[in-house]
Amino acid sequence: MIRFEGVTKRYPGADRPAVAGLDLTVAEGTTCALIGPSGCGKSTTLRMVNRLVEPDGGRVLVGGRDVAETDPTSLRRGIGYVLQGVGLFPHRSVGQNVATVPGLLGWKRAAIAERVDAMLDLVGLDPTRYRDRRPAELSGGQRQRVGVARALAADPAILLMDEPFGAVDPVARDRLQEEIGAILRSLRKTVILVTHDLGEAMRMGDTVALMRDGCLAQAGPPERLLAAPADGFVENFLGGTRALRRLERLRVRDLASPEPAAPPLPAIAPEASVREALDRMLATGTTRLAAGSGTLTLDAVRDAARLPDA
Ligand SMILES: Nc1ncnc2c1ncn2[C@@H]1O[C@H](COP(=O)(O)OP(=O)(O)OP(=O)(O)O)[C@@H](O)[C@H]1O
Repeated sequence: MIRFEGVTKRYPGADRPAVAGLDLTVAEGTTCALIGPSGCGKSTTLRMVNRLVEPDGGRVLVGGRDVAETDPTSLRRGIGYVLQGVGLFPHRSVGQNVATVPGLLGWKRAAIAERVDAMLDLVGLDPTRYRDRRPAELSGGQRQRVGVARALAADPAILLMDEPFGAVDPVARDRLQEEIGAILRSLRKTVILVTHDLGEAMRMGDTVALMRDGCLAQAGPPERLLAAPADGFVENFLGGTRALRRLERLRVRDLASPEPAAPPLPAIAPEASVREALDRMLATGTTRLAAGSGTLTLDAVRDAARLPDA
């Protein structure tokens, strides 16, 4: 668990704090996406967890322990860190990059080699093909995968990700978000993710923490922000796509009625998102889809999209 208790940070010479009295808890095994306008204090918040930035007030607790009382070097070895553009060592091979922290921790060579291959496999890179390449010989998305493999290599309980997919093209980014999100969930990592991308925050965050001027505007599960924005700022930030974003998070099986559809209807997988179902309805000009053994109707989609205040 990561906990911020009344955390404040003012950089020298700044006229206002970068982070002001922040209270936020990231539960064990969950991902919290920090989002908000440029300069609202997201990176500063993240960097106080591994003591790259020291707070002026309040406490940051990792696993119940104040990080101020933990030696920064050992603290950082226990926390994975993924940055935009990754910061891989350019003159070292992919394998050597992934081996960095296990090497610093003094693991045996055979254990490191085994771990490197397992991590590359985990992030979808065939070790025999990629282990000996240099970072320059990879695509941006592949480099980002190596960055995640390196951050996970020593099996840290906590992962900090600062704009991890910012430098990746949009198509590769969508896949990375899905795949890396699934990996982090399956490994039950406790993650703080800083992002500018609202879709990424909604897709990867179990909770989304929206910041404004160093304070928390609203934090909660994505559905809650979408359904009940705390104020006009949150509503504006989420923009005009709230209804579609809600549909993206709903599964067809949750809305389909149990009555079977007549056979000639186009089909949609029950696990698909309702947003995909809506796309299918628009593309095929139908108001009903066969969803497993049931039926999904446009009326049900419309009801689900309707916001409580609409
Ligand atoms: N090392 C520093 N020295 C002085 N001021 C800083 C420093 N780092 C950040 N700031 C200032 O603190 C405020 C918060 O910065 P921070 O990088 O935490 O915001 P952010 O939300 O991550 O921004 P962005 O989305 O643009 O990356 C900004 O006003 C920034 O200019």
